[in-house]
Amino acid sequence: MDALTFGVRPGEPGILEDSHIVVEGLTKRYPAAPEPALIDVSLAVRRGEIFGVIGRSGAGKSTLIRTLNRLENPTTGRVVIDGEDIGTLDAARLIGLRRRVGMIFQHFNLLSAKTVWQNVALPLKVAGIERREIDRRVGELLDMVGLAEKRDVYPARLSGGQKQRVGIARALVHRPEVLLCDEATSALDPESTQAILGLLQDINRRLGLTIVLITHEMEVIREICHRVVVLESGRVVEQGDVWKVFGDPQHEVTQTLLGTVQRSIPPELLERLAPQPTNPADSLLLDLHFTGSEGRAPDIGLIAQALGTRTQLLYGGIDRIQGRAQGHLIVSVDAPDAREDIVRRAHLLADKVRELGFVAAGH
Ligand SMILES: Nc1ncnc2c1ncn2[C@@H]1O[C@H](COP(=O)(O)OP(=O)(O)OP(=O)(O)O)[C@@H](O)[C@H]1O
Repeated sequence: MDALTFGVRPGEPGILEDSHIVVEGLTKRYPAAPEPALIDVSLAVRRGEIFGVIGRSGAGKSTLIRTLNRLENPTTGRVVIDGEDIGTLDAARLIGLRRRVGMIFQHFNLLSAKTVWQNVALPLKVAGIERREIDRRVGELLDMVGLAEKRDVYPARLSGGQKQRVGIARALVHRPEVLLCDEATSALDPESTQAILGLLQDINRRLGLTIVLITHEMEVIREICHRVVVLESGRVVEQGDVWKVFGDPQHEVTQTLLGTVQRSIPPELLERLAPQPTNPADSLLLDLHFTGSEGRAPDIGLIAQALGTRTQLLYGGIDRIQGRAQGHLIVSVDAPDAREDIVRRAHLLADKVRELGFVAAGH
């Protein structure tokens, strides 16, 4: 893979200057596995950003995130955090690294025989921090995650969302600079997911924490990530700002993960689509795609003005991601004899235009 494609240009000032984590040419082979889990992966995570990793099951997401705190060691390549190659750390400095890089898990990994307070305090106790300082830090963190009142409760009596809050508090006890999140909301209901995402965003902003998260939930990426990388069979296939990747996914895997517009067209309409008009009164269906790149707004008034007053909106799926409007509008337009002219005008309104076909009038 060409590292330049993915914004990692070793030695070039600027790109790497604000990089917090740099992954260079990482390959990981598990002894028993026929195929490598990661193949020549290069990427850079900027300081203070929320960086998402997506990919199909088995793509290598967990392996990648686990190399960032050396829960896994790469076969070749390296991980550099804050300018330090973490592969060179001895045992003592590895402990330091694990304190600078906190981690939360899908199934929370709490100790069931310990209370909320004890779970959060444990890493500090192990580190030999004095009692008064432990009390202060744990108190502060439980306040921050909204669990002060649950300090003496055991995990079994907490909801999933509350357990993850404990996980987050525990991951922050050593005041890390990086937080790794391994499917942190996958076991949660939608309401708790929203609350945890809000908390992660709050931590990212307030503490300036760099967050790397893996998820199979595209909504999570859309809601809180700044940039995203897409893995497939251990390789990086796409990477960039979330609004760009989600607005105009280039790779087939990304398109599949995000769902294509074809799936958004009502199936009964899809069944009646014909490649050519069968009747002069048939309507042309256009997919107007707003990628967010030109800052164009999907203005229905303008669209009707430009394409004709008999324009009908059949499907609207517009989102705002990182402040940019993007998504698809599917419209039907009369007068297919003026097809080329209509398509030319549509190109002035949307970033991409696709002719889907024709449907009989009165659809
Ligand atoms: N300890 C291991 N030993 C052997 N093979 C492994 C090990 N861990 C992962 N693998 C293999 O490496 C590949 C990548 O796995 P990984 O768990 O990193 O993918 P993933 O994208 O996180 O998948 P999922 O979304 O299903 O968790 C898979 O083929 C997996 O079977």
